[in-house]
Amino acid sequence: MDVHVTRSHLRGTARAPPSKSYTHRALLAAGYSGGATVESPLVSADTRATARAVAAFGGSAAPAGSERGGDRPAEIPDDADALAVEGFGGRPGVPDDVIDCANSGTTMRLVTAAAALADGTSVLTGDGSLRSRPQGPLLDALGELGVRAESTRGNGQAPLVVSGPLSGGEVAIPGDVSSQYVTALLMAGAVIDEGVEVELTTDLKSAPYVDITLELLADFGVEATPVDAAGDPLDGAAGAAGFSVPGGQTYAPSGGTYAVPGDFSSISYLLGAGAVAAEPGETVRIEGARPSAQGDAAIVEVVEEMGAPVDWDREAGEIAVERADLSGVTVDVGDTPDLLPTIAALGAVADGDTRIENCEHVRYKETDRVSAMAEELGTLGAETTEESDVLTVHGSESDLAGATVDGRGDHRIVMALAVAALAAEGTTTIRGAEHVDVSFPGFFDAMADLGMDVEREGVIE
Ligand SMILES: O=C(O)C1=C[C@@H](OP(=O)(O)O)[C@@H](O)[C@H](O)C1
Ligand SMILES: C=C(OP(=O)(O)O)C(=O)O
Repeated sequence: MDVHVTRSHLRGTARAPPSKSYTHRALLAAGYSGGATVESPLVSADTRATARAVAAFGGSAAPAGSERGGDRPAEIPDDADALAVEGFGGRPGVPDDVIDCANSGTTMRLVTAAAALADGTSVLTGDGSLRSRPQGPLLDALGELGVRAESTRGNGQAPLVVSGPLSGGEVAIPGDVSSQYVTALLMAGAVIDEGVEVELTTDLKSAPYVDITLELLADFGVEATPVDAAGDPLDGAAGAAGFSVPGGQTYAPSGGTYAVPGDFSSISYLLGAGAVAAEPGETVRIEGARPSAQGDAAIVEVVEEMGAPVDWDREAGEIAVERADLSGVTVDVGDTPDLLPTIAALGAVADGDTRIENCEHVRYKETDRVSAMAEELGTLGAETTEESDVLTVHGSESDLAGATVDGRGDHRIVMALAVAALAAEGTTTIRGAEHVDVSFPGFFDAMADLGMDVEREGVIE
């Protein structure tokens, strides 16, 4: 689907969608448990893939209060505000069919390690983007733990074939490709007798995502600990040399329910849009912004540092932002890879250089987001310099002019380009806009409600 965005002013209130990262983990953790209710889940293409995997292992996820009909779990409606998850009895069963992880890296990594617990063979695949992303380090780690875990093409990419069962022990893994490998090993390691000791062979990138895992595991009554090089416990994943998860644990959220917080990666587009295009004298307000372990809350500081007035009432979970003439900044995205597209778009609107450092791992996402943003912002008239782990955007608002840009089949590229389009002269056409369905299905509705001048082909506005 093409969308056409014309420079416009915004005002009013938007609600952040629930967190994709917490929803994936909560659905799988509930699958490991004897059953739990996941409140305010994100219902999106990616989290549906995780729900399908839970069903493939013998559990189910269906709207709370609905009847479960036949053998097949009910399709999850877009507006489900709570999901009742039936567990798969501690250990996943062997799936009847191939597990389709669609576009979701989180699903593929977390479900690969879960599949390794089953006493039989599971096959996982995904769309063309997911089948080009790296899985090798996780397959090697599972191999060290006694599992036959293979890429059918022998290139470390899906389709994957995993034959369990997994036995525990010590395993070494790099931390600079994806933190999701660590999350996967911790979630699976908790239920095997021996547990798992993970040793990192490089520094950990995207460390706050492991903090999200640790926070969620604690909420499900499961203990896992980051450790330093001497094996002493640390408070969080930053700077960890490894992780330790004792075996034989049981997943059970207190009171049988788990509530998902708002998503700060999604908030970054709303906040960025407000900073770029709020009507003079007006604010854009964002609800659902309570603090959690999400590293992407750093977007609040980035936008403030670029010069936009931001007021974050943490207790109320509300952020208000005003438009300003933005200035370039230097940001390290080692912990916050998903912010790169948003910061690059803001950098294109700002005056001066925005230097986005430590971004090599951002190339292993749904697309190579470093190149994608450099090229697509270039089409809108921004100059950029790309190095292997640094993207510099040489910003100047006056240079941006509407054009046809490609969302690259990547939800975050689409949403970031929509933010840039708010400041570009004339109209910008974004190709493949339907991909917002992966993490923020209501994105263009929320933007239209705020006043974005947006036309969606096939949608009556
Ligand atoms: O664990 C998670 O929920 C995620 C971890 C990050 O990936 P990497 O750890 O691969 O950088 C992030 O980019 C992704 O959107 C979600
Ligand atoms: C990279 C992302 O997710 P995943 O790794 O789950 O595909 C993302 O949402 O930006």
